Amino acid sequence: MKINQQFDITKGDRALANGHRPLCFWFTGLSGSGKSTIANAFEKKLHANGIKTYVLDGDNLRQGLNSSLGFDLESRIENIRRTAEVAKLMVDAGLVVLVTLISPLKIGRDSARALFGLDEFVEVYINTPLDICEARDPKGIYKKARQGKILDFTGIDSPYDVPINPDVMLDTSKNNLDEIVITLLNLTDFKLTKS
Ligand SMILES: Nc1ncnc2c1ncn2[C@@H]1O[C@H](COP(=O)(O)OS(=O)(=O)O)[C@@H](OP(=O)(O)O)[C@H]1O
Ligand SMILES: Nc1ncnc2c1ncn2[C@@H]1O[C@H](COP(=O)(O)OP(=O)(O)O)[C@@H](O)[C@H]1O
Repeated sequence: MKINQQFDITKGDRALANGHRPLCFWFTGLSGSGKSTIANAFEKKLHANGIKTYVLDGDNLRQGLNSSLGFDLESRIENIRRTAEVAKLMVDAGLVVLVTLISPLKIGRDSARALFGLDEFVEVYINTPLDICEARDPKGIYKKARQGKILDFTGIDSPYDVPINPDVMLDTSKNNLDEIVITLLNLTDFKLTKS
């Protein structure tokens, strides 16, 4: 039997205390596409505007909560499921959460979205082309993947389902970081709406 224990302080109460509504920005894109760089710059801007934030980053989560998971598709689905559940808790706690996971599979991203209210989830597709990501190779991992030293690498020998209908699409080979942050800021009204 599943029991849903109720508590008196609600998500709405926490939003009122914070002075802004909570939501989840879900960044998806290839390794090196710019997810972490953009989330970092965006979070700084939000923080400066008094918005309570947290970043859930794939590399970081894989050092703790998700340290038992690899990069086969089943593990990636589980990685996304756990991260989405944590993001949901953080939204419930009143935060603006920025998730930066490759999240290559549509089914994983759709399952994540399904955990949130309609106005609580923004899918941000960083559609920087593979050749640009590979040329950047900030961690030297594309080189290792091409050498066969890393297997199941997204875009090389593991799939990436291109988002069909993301809420916003950004290409870091066409727009600079400042422009991208402004686009993201203008996307959402963080003000509380009367209920
Ligand atoms: N095989 C393989 N494929 C893709 N990425 C790999 C792989 N092995 C290690 N890495 C590093 O792991 C980071 C991606 O982890 P994620 O948790 O975001 O991946 S996923 O959402 O579960 O697909 C990714 O970080 P980003 O470059 O920030 O995307 C890499 O640093
Ligand atoms: N307009 C841009 N926006 C974001 N990153 C950019 C941009 N132009 C160049 N870059 C570079 O692209 C790389 C993106 O790496 P990173 O943010 O770690 O990507 P990801 O988190 O998707 O793996 C960084 O080296 C960053 O400096």
